[in-house]
Amino acid sequence: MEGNKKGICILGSTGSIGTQTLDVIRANQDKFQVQVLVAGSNYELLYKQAVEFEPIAVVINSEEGYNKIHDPLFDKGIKVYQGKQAICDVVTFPSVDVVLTAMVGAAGLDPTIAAIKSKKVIALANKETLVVGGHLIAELLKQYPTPIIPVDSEHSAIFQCLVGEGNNELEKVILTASGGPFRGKTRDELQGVTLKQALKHPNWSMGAKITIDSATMMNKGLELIEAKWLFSCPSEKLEVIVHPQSIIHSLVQFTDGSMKAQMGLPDMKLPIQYALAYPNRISNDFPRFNFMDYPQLNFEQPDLNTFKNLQLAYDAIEASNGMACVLNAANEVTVDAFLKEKIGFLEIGDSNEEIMGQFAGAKANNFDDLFALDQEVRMATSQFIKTKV
Ligand SMILES: NC(=O)C1=CN([C@@H]2O[C@H](COP(=O)(O)OP(=O)(O)OC[C@H]3O[C@@H](n4cnc5c(N)ncnc54)[C@H](OP(=O)(O)O)[C@@H]3O)[C@@H](O)[C@H]2O)C=CC1
Ligand SMILES: CC(=O)[C@@H](O)[C@H](O)COP(=O)(O)O
Ligand SMILES: [Mn+2]
Repeated sequence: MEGNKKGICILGSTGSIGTQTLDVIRANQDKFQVQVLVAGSNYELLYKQAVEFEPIAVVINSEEGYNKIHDPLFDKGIKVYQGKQAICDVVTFPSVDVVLTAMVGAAGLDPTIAAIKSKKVIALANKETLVVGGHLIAELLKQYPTPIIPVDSEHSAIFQCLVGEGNNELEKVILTASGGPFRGKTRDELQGVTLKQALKHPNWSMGAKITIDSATMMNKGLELIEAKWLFSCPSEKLEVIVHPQSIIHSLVQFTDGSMKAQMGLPDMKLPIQYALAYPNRISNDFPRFNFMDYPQLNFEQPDLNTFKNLQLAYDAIEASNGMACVLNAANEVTVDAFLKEKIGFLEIGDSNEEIMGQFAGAKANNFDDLFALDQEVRMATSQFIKTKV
């Protein structure tokens, strides 16, 4: 947008990342101006956000939400739209400079494609976008070059470690994992774990889907695939190390053996602010890390047998170009079923494995194939789950 302020569109403004993004913007109103807010169904919060931040438009996915907020916001001069196509349209508004993608799941892919085609800077929180369509997004970016600034804490850490390194070759990219609430547990011990236990992440307060992904370590699997595409990093250079304190957010190692890490307290506002302000840094009053509060930082190997989703992600990276889409779609359905208490915790990974087997060799050479594959896998996974309950 004109002037010194960056115009921001937030996809998923009512969620964990979305609300923290608005916290960052609230504290930096001389630098950022909200142009567009997009939400799924939480119309009450979206309404409040719109009244406070005065965007030019909001989009809500649900029809009920649209009917509730259209007239009162229209009266305040704020346009209100509904539905998937509207989300893809608003990201292209000329006054939008940065699109922060914080919708959950593969639903974030389509608007991100529209934003890339419109050459917007992408502040990427929605990791599923690159998991599902990384190979096609990489091609799209050749045609429509635009910066993708990671928001995911590990990828923000890696990105920050790479600033100033030019073409210096990487030997390894090391993603840290908290290990989640069930770190160190055996498969037997995981048999009867509850939804409440799985939703209790040791270090981060996040949306329900990613919190379950952290508990199954699918989150780290998705992040491996995300890292592959963000940093053009082959799978043999990608490693995961369990670091229960989530203080070191990730590391890189160069071919001279030197390692760089980015560290700090677990607080998503920092990577969000970094992505919005990039290439600048903004001073803030976020709580600071104190070494004396953490006299020990620990590291462990991940247990790929118990947390099989992480192994499945490694497998998907090596398989055909549709397999990451298969894994993601299956996982979205199984996690949703677990959140609705229709299946047990271990059935998430077991079902994902079964579905990957059913779709062995799946390919997606263009976006139409990809969306069709995504739908097909969702149906197959729902069917499979029905046979189990
Ligand atoms: N939370 C975190 O700390 C981190 C999150 N991420 C990633 O960021 C993304 C968002 O995570 P998080 O904020 O935790 O998730 P939440 O569940 O808290 O929020 C999801 C947001 O997406 C919106 N939404 C969902 N479906 C649709 C749809 N079809 N159309 C429009 N909006 C939709 C929701 O709207 P509504 O609530 O109104 O229905 C909500 O605003 C995920 O991809 C996650 O993996 C990455 C790193 C850290
Ligand atoms: C905050 C963030 O980036 C999450 O993706 C976090 O990393 C989840 O923690 P796990 O390491 O437990 O997956
Ligand atoms: Mn992360």
